[in-house]
Amino acid sequence: MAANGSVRRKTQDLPATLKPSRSVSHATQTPEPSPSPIDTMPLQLPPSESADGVPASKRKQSSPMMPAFMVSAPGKVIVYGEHAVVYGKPAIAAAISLRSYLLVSSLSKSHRTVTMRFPDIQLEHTWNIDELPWDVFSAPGKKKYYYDLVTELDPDLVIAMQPHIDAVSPKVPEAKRKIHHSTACSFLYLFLSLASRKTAPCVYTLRSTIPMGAGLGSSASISVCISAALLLQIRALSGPHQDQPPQECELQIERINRWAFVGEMCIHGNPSGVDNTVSSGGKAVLFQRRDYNKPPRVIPLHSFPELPLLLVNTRQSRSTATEVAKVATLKAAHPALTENILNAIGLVTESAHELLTSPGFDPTSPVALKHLGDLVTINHGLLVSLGVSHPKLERIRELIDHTGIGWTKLTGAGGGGCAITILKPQPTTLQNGNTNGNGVGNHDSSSEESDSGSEEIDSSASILSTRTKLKHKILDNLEIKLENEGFEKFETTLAGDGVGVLWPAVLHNGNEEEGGEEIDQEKFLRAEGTEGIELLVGVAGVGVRRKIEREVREGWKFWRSWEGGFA
Ligand SMILES: Nc1ncnc2c1ncn2[C@@H]1O[C@H](COP(=O)(O)OP(=O)(O)O)[C@@H](O)[C@H]1O
Ligand SMILES: C[C@@](O)(CCOP(=O)(O)O)CC(=O)O
Repeated sequence: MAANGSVRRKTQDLPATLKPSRSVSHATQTPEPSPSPIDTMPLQLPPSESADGVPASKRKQSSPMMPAFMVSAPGKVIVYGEHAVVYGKPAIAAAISLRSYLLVSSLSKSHRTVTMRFPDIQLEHTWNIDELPWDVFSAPGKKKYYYDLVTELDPDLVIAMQPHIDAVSPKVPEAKRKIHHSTACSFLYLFLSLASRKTAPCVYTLRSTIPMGAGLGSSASISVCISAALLLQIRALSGPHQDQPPQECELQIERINRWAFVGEMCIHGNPSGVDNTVSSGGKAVLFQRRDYNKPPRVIPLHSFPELPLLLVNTRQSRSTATEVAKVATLKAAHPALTENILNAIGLVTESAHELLTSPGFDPTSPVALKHLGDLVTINHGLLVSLGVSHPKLERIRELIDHTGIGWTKLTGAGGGGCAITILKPQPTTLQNGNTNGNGVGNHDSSSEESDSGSEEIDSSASILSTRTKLKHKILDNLEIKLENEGFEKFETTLAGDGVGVLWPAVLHNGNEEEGGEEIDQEKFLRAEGTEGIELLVGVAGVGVRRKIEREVREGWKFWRSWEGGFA
């Protein structure tokens, strides 16, 4: 390793798992890892590496199994249809660009340990691989393979795993221990199901930019990361690669998704499956569950536009169960009325779906965007009628409405959690959030222009750039106001990529010949906040001051079924 921390080596070949040639068959055995070029490639862990508790200086030097690699998966928002979806109406959920990142670092063969390092929740635990209950997990009738569909947790396997979960964070307070145990359960159930006792010793380090417990699918995103990482390690995935046909790509995503659902069951008990589906595949889906005894209808919405999205977290904790119960109580008291509101929400989703799937749909058309935006506003009003908003959500909506920058609604269960705003191409109010005292933003002629979508015919570059600057100024002012009131603002993108891989975990900053910068555990752990993590893992804005405009992820590869399979 060079003194500056960068590794001087040529780009490594993708491992067998990422190469197009290998086709994965539905064999009856989970294949044991076979030697590949990367297995013999020496990759020294940084001297500071000490997750297994052995001082680096005392450790026997031997070659680790494979270079460190990263996987990443997004969070999600419900764009239309929450609550009504509980009553059999359709909902639309989309991926967001806030993501979890999992770094997988192999240890040398002399180690017999597997370590979870999940600093976001102050969780770190190391198991001895040889002490884990492999016999129970691989017993006849119990063994599950990477291609299996697992729809419930096996109680015998859960019991066998329990002592190893109980050993996690025994001394931390009860509430925190519960969180540690559900995360550990998700990891260990997948590890024991997919890996084997011959698995290479590894450290799994996870950082997430998704706020936890705010309805943004943070748990699904970590389950997708764990599932993808393990499937890659056991060579049960091919791709993403350039020539991958869409069907093969879909198969890979489905394989990851199925096991992520198992991880979700460990955390949530009875998850709907929408969060892991969106997190695995990315973009957006229409989701409907008419009969709870049957699998839900999930239709990918490949035409959903990648829109800039403002996401504001009330930081007000809420319980999905409580909010769902509120609607049930309302429905019992006012059956016809509530049914009509739920039907109206269903119509909102259907209207969006119709537009998104209409033959001439143009995602860049301001008219189409206004249609989608109006539906956001209507949807929020209906959710308010159901009683699932919260004064903090209303305050956020009020602050944002005053600026005229977009269409806002609560997302998810409500009662706290987050609000989302689909941004207009240009703000309709040019007062930087000033209002006329009636709670209505001041409008001028340009606001009318923008509302009708006529900025398209405004070809003056200088005017456009003035407007863009203005938009940034409005967003900056808004950020200050939101922060002053204790809210947390994220600028993100709607309907982006699903699960992705950075193999090896090395960034080249555009220069393939000059080696690259290795993302090691210490750097990953030291990265500060969302910005620090994104900077480290190669997320960058393209030629604009605010990254909200467009993002690139250098070196990352994604399974994209909507674009012929690869990106
Ligand atoms: N960054 C993270 N690190 C470790 N565990 C996480 C992380 N993010 C989420 N989790 C797990 O997921 C749970 C959050 O799930 P939940 O409350 O349903 O929120 P969400 O709606 O964001 O999925 C946490 O209790 C924890 O078990
Ligand atoms: C209110 C509801 O429609 C969505 C809840 O979403 P979340 O828990 O906030 O991600 C409930 C559900 O669909 O199970």
